[in-house]
Amino acid sequence: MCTGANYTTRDHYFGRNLDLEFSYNETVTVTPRNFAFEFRKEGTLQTHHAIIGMATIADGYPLYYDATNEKGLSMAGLNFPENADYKPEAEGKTNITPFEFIPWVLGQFETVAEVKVALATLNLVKINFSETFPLSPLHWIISDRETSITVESVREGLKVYDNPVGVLTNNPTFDIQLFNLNNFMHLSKNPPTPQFSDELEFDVYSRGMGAIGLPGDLSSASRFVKAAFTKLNSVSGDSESESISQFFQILGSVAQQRGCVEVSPGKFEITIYSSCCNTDKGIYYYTTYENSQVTAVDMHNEDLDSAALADYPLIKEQQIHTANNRATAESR
Ligand SMILES: C[C@H](CCC(=O)NCCS(=O)(=O)O)[C@H]1CC[C@H]2[C@@H]3[C@H](O)C[C@@H]4C[C@H](O)CC[C@]4(C)[C@H]3C[C@H](O)[C@]12C
Repeated sequence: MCTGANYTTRDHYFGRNLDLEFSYNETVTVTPRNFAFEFRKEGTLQTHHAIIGMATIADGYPLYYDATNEKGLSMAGLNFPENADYKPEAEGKTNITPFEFIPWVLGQFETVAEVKVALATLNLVKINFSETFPLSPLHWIISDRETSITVESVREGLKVYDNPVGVLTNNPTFDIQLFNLNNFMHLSKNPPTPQFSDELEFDVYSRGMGAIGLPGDLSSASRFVKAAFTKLNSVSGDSESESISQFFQILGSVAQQRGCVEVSPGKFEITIYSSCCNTDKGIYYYTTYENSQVTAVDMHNEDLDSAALADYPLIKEQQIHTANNRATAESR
């Protein structure tokens, strides 16, 4: 399970939780403008927008999970098992494989509106990256500062949904996730006013009772509602520190703790990393399951005109700042 979201204060932010029981050795990867993307069916994109995000590098190719380009457009792939359906090559269409989808979008476009036009002729073609990395069943959230869409390649074809919530989780299909919010329209950040019956007296005995009924389990449908409620009611200052802290809090509201979701005997899904990219500044922040200190990689500290990938292994161990040491304690 995974959750992706965006958030706007003074700057715009985009990120996700990656929830899984193992890792593919992902690194924060910067693809500069002159790294040639050789598409399997659509020739080579020799120069393009620079991209920063989380990727597994395989045979020198950045297999992105979530990323942002230098124009502020962002995209993330999330699991979509049983529903994702990729197609044979189709004449007259733009045939892009799912593992090329993020580079193809972020390499060329600046806004969701531009992407929507290009999606009209897109065919997500069923070609594996390699034997080691066959295709994954995914769907995607694509966001700029103003708008988000969800893209799903299903049995009936390619579906593009407006995503007014700016959140994506996993199954079921996005239209059902959105419809399901109707069941929670009564939830509120404010204390409830009794409507149950005039014949009884009610006591608002605790803070937070306006949102009783907000799902707290880790299923995909529940995380969608929880993340939507948390994000859409979010209040924060607009400094970088306040914004990214609030963004990590939104993701934290749907994070997975080891032990709560067993996927096979003794194997538990956890939030391997949470990311938050400042899409205006091209700074990719992340935390990992065991490292709650925020680590940053700034794309503009790289040579963006180069042709070589730059990648930064995740710092996964807890970084503990000890506030006192023997010298300061003894000097007191
Ligand atoms: C499994 C990941 C999504 C996390 C998630 O939603 N897990 C939940 C499981 S479930 O719904 O509850 O079943 C996805 C997100 C991005 C994916 C990776 C990226 O697409 C990049 C490459 C693409 C290759 O084709 C396969 C390996 C891979 C390295 C992918 C492995 C895996 O499918 C990833 C890591």
